[in-house]
Amino acid sequence: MIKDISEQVLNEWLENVRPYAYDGQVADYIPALGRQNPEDLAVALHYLDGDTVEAGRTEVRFTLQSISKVISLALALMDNGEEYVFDRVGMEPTGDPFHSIYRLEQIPSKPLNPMINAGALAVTNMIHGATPDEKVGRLLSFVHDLTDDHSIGYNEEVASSEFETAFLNRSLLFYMKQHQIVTGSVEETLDAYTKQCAIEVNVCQLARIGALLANEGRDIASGRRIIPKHLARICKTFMVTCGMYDASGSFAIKVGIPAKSGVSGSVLASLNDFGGIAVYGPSLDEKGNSVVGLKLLETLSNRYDLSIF
Ligand SMILES: NC(=O)CC[C@H](N)C(=O)O
Repeated sequence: MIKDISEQVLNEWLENVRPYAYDGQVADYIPALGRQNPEDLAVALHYLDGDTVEAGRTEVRFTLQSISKVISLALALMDNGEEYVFDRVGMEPTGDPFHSIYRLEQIPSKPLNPMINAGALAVTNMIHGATPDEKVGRLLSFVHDLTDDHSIGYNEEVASSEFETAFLNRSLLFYMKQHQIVTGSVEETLDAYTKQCAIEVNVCQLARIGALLANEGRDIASGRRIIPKHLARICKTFMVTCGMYDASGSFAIKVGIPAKSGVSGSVLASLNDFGGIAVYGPSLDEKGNSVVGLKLLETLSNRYDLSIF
């Protein structure tokens, strides 16, 4: 296992990529996200033996946004089984933006994968729970298990800011309701989804989730199984093929680490035989990926030959 990345080296790399923080733009289509500070940069590593290394503003909390799609997928698979989930959501990557509605017009009208918004909304719809709050409560206790941290909650301001402005996501849900991919109330599913996306963590908690996925679904400290091994593998495979939206191909070539990004500017990466890596840098490129996150992961991967390919 590669373990010679010191805090000093990590700090240097973070400073080296800092200028990129001004290359992109903070997401503002969710108004509350527009208030993030592009200078808040942080990175954390969580090795398989439990050791951690961190640099930057690691105390800053951010919302998971699309990273939550990996977590909701794992829970929906545990709730319903693979057959049920993949009857309704596909397994193929798409070259379209994450919020695209275009493919839903094709027959069969089924979202191509669980990492685009349409697929993720369908996945949230499948999570067991009679009400949105019950679904979100179950998701939160799952996140508590994944991080061994019961203080984690969701940011109400970000959740309601997205709920009030999520017209595209509402449209995706109405399309899927017409085609019986989702059931029940569109507003209730959107309520659960926006709260799921607003779950708030810091890079250290996120890196621990990456390490758990690398550890085949077992908590690093206790060895407790939280996600069945074959489901952890499915999650990591989707991270490779679809995790960075329509930049997943170039990311696989340049970095080659299973990773999932979110429009808050965070990236969760998980590498078997290494552990978890989390980066936060709110400035995004045109595809919605953290500019600093991409640069830092590229540096790490090249310097330590981390690509899985
Ligand atoms: N790419 C993302 O992080 C998107 C998540 C966001 N909550 C949305 O649905 O638009």
